[in-house]
Amino acid sequence: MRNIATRVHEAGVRVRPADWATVSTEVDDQGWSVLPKLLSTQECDALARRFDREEDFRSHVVMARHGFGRGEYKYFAYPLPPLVENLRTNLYPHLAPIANRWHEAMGGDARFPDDHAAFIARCHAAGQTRPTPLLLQYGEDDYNALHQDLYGEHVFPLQIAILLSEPGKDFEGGEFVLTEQRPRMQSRAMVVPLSQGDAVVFAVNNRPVQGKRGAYRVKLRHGVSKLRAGHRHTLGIIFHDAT
Ligand SMILES: O=C(O)CCC(=O)C(=O)O
Ligand SMILES: [Fe+2]
Repeated sequence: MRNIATRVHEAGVRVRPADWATVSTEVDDQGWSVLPKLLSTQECDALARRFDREEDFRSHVVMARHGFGRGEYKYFAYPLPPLVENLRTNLYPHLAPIANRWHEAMGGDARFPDDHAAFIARCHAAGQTRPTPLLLQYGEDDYNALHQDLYGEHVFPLQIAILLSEPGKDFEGGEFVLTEQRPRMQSRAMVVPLSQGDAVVFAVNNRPVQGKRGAYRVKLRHGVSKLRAGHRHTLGIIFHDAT
């Protein structure tokens, strides 16, 4: 367990000890990092149960209908549930310095404010007004095809997914995977080891890699391998809103 205290919040939400320096190093080195036990079992179970509360959501996507894989997801409506709102607001300031460093290294123009409300105001002014936090639900044989969550011109370059189910108990298979497409090289795959309540922080699209002659960009995609059995739920936290 990592050792920085970032305790918090109004609605009893704890962003548990997380070593943000380690997160920063790991996302620079490999494009992802795990925050162990960000949510308790009870918080995970309560969030997963929300999947059936139609009134909490603005839209429902049946993935097979769009060629996205097999399974379902739902985007929360505003106002977000307090736990989701707290996570989005309180994780963002730890990620904004990494996002700014990445944009600087990659020659990207955008810089990100310290405060999530200021970034969301920018999204909303550009017509990206629809909330993007989502709940995903998978059953046996379901999977999530490799994709990127880009919903408009304004893109915050890191996002978070929290596994709400317990591997080996609630489901088998269903691993969180990332691929990294490297210029003039073959792509590589990464499997992220997650337990219930763990969060993975990962690159939405491009990230910089330090080469011998300066930084170059690699492109990441994420997805979920096929479930062999059981049910799996995830909470996705994307920091930009959608058009
Ligand atoms: O279910 C997963 O682990 C993947 C979730 C996902 O694609 C997302 O949160 O954007
Ligand atoms: Fe996604």
